[in-house]
Amino acid sequence: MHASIDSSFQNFSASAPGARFTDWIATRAEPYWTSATNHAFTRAIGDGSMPDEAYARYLIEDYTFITDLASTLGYLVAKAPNMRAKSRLSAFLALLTSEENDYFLRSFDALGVPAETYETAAQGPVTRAFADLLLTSSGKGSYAEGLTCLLCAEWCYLTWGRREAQKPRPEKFYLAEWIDLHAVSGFEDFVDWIRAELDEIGPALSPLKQETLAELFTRMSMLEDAFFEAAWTGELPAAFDDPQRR
Ligand SMILES: Cc1ncc(C[n+]2csc(CCO)c2C)c(N)n1
Repeated sequence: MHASIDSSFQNFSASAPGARFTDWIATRAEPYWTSATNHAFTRAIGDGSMPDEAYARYLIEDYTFITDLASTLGYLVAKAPNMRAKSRLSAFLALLTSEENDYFLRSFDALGVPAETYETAAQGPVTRAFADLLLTSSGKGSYAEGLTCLLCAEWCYLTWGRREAQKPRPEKFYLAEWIDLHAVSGFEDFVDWIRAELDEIGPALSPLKQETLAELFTRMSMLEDAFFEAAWTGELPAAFDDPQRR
């Protein structure tokens, strides 16, 4: 049998009846999904061993990413098929542009990153590829495509956040709060809601469209991993290191 038929959702749900569509896309995204959710960067947030230099580098990139994520949510609010979905997505957008923004500003201040730096920072190549994929999928793709990208970004953070929240918090507030932000029940409910939405839409799609969603989730997982890697090492992962740009 051809590998792509073997790894179809149909085959996955035949071997595990009642299996969730979103479990299938995460399984398809291996080894990147595990690599992203277990990245050394995420463990260093939890055990307090994070160097300030790496965390500042990460927050500066993430701040540019969050801006594009807010635009992505705007597209998804527009594409959501009913008021309940619009309400969920717009509540998340409100959180992103208020409390979360405040977290970034307080952390930049504590880390000594001047406003001029984080307000004018150019996106690095990993973040650019990442933001492009989110914006294109949600702006030009279907609701399901945009939601799949959003799910990867949020579920990844819920996964490592829940794991790190099981131990005492590190001393530095910007590390402790970054864990709390991703381990609270409201955030878990939101990720559960995205999963439920896709678990309903996904199984009814054609195998070709299901495949598109699995590929999108895989590419997103790769980029989440590369994003942590770039912040952690201060160097671009090989796939992004274009010698012509040096
Ligand atoms: C590269 C990158 N990927 C995903 C997230 C996750 N995320 C983005 S906004 C938000 C809402 C509440 O914090 C969460 C969890 C991130 N920050 N950076």
